[in-house]
Amino acid sequence: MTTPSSPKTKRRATAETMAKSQREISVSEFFAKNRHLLGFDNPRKALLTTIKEAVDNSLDACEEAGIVPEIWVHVEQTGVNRYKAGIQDNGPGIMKKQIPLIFGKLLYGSKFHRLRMSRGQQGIGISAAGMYGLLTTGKPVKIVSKVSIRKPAHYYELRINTKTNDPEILDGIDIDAGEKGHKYIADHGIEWVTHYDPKTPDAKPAELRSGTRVTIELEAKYQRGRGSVDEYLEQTAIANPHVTIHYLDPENNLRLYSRSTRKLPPEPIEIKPHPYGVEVGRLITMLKETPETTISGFLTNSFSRVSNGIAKQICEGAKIGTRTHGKKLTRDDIEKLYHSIQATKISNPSTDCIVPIGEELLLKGMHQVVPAEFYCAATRPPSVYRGNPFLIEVALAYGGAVETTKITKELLKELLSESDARTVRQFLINTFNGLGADAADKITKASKMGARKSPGKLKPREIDALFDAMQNVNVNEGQSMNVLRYANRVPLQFSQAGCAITQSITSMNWRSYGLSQSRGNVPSGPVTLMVHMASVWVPFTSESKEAVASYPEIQKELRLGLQAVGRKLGMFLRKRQLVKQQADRRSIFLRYLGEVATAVSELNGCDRQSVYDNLMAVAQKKTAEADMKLNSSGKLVDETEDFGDNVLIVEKTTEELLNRPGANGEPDDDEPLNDGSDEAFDEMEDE
Ligand SMILES: Nc1ncnc2c1ncn2[C@@H]1O[C@H](COP(=O)(O)OP(=O)(O)OP(=O)(O)O)[C@@H](O)[C@H]1O
Repeated sequence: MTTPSSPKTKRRATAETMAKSQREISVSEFFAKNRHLLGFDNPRKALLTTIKEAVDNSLDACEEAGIVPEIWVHVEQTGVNRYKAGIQDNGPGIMKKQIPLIFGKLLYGSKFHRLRMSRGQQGIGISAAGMYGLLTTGKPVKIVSKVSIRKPAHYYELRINTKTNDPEILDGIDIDAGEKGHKYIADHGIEWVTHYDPKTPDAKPAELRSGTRVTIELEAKYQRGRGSVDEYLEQTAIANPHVTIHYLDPENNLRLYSRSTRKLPPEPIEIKPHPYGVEVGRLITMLKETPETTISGFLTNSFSRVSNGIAKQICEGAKIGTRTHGKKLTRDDIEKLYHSIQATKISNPSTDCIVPIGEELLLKGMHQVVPAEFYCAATRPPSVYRGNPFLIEVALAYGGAVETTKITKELLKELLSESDARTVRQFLINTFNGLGADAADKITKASKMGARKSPGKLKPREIDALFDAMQNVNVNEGQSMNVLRYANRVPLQFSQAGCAITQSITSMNWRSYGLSQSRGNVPSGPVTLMVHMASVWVPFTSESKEAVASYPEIQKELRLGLQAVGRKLGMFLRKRQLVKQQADRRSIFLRYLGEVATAVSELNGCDRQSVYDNLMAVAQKKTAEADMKLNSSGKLVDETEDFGDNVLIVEKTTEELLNRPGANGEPDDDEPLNDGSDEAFDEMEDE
């Protein structure tokens, strides 16, 4: 063995030799190596990320241009582990000279430098997807873009040069507007939807006025279930009720998510940075770059919420004259200026830079996609973290069918064959949202399947048994809360555990709202919870934008939003429990009434029917709460107490609540007469 001092030790590098290998790393080289940071860690996720980046851009562009968005998503298998994803929108299109930079250069975009809510923020998404496609298949990105119905469309094929982070154009042509152009597109096999689909069979298709289509071929895997493209599009439709998406999946199924409103969300207004969010280093750079000649001018024109009066207070606090030239400040002065800013009372930034979905649309969106009995929503007022305005919205749906009961046997067979889960239990948990481990255990047990059975190797008989169990086993209690997380209307499908939203949910005590929960876990029960964070800058934990970072201000707002819907759920569950208890009592009374009336009339000779009617009247009075009804907005009929605004209740009959036949009427023939509730009976006798 050689020691560092032994003569045989190999000579180590010197500063000179090291200098030879030291050079700049291009951003594209960095991300090509670290593709997992951008959401390309495996082929399944790569397909999702590619589609997500393009669809998010389409939505951003349409909204910015004031166009009601219509998006076409086409996924096609082109080989083993190879897919082609084409995403087209009816947005404003992209200027010809910008196309190569947008799709062939990382960190190039329009959203990074502005403070305004949008889905994209970094300027890296779509070019990274193109780079991943190029690295895994060698195929260039294809783009068609059109800015006006009268102007030619631009067609490009390009690839990114990862050494220099610059675009290389392989092909580029202008395609004439009108019929001539349509013919060219058809003859040359260029993928581009030229006309809107007719909405009615007789309607004439309308020509697409403008828009962009990007087509990327990549190494990928298509698989439905949790974290899939299908899930992303469905969740996008919930949070964006103004979009219509035409989705053609690799199995040629065309799915249409139709908009429920043509009203675009209000346009967010761009704001200047708030002084509280600016750190010393940034202040130094801003002072260097400002065209303003006085500190007062610099403060009022560079920041939001700084009036002349506030600028004067800040300068006084820092002991700097308001007319001092910014460039003359020393480091020490700037430090003082920074501390004075923090110590001065400045009002919160204006919040028209963020646009909530709103309680009404949240309820509408949830109601459309999640069948349930009770819905409520809460939009919190805006708040600020690190000078950035943000707000939290929460919507909750309780009850309704479990996802496992909603699928057909054919779809189950397909899902089983696609799955890469090792066991059927794991397949159930991974595929069906909100199906917890307990529920999966119940289903596998009922289908008499060995715990380690592989989903791909089930015999037809076993698939039948599994399907029957999925339809019939009551898994309501085994379900865990299905959490839908959103940031600026974009669904977050990964890194659940590392996200401030999940952490806030698990750290809350849901037992006080009527749900069961084991410490540190999401609560159990048939609940879907949607949480949306809207901000000018969402603090993601990584560039792949999967989870929100835990700033204390954000955690506080999350907690308040969750408590608001939790309280309403608690009220609903308590009321429902009361109705159920009283209905139970009434059914016991009813079981005895006939017998008692007969016995009494035989004993004292009075009219049996009038004894029966009297007893019935008493039973109904005693159990009046069984008739308590909630109207569709959550208000108790005939009572003043209500749930507040933005609650939606889909009425269930008492019979359904009791979940057995005849519970609210005359006794069932085959039910035992005495099930031992003497207490209730005594009470009625007293009366
Ligand atoms: N379909 C489109 N229509 C119009 N403009 C687009 C479209 N797609 C992209 N752009 C423009 O290209 C820019 C770069 O898009 P890219 O996806 O790379 O980044 P981003 O959306 O700005 O941020 P992020 O990396 O967070 O997604 C956008 O900022 C936008 O200006």
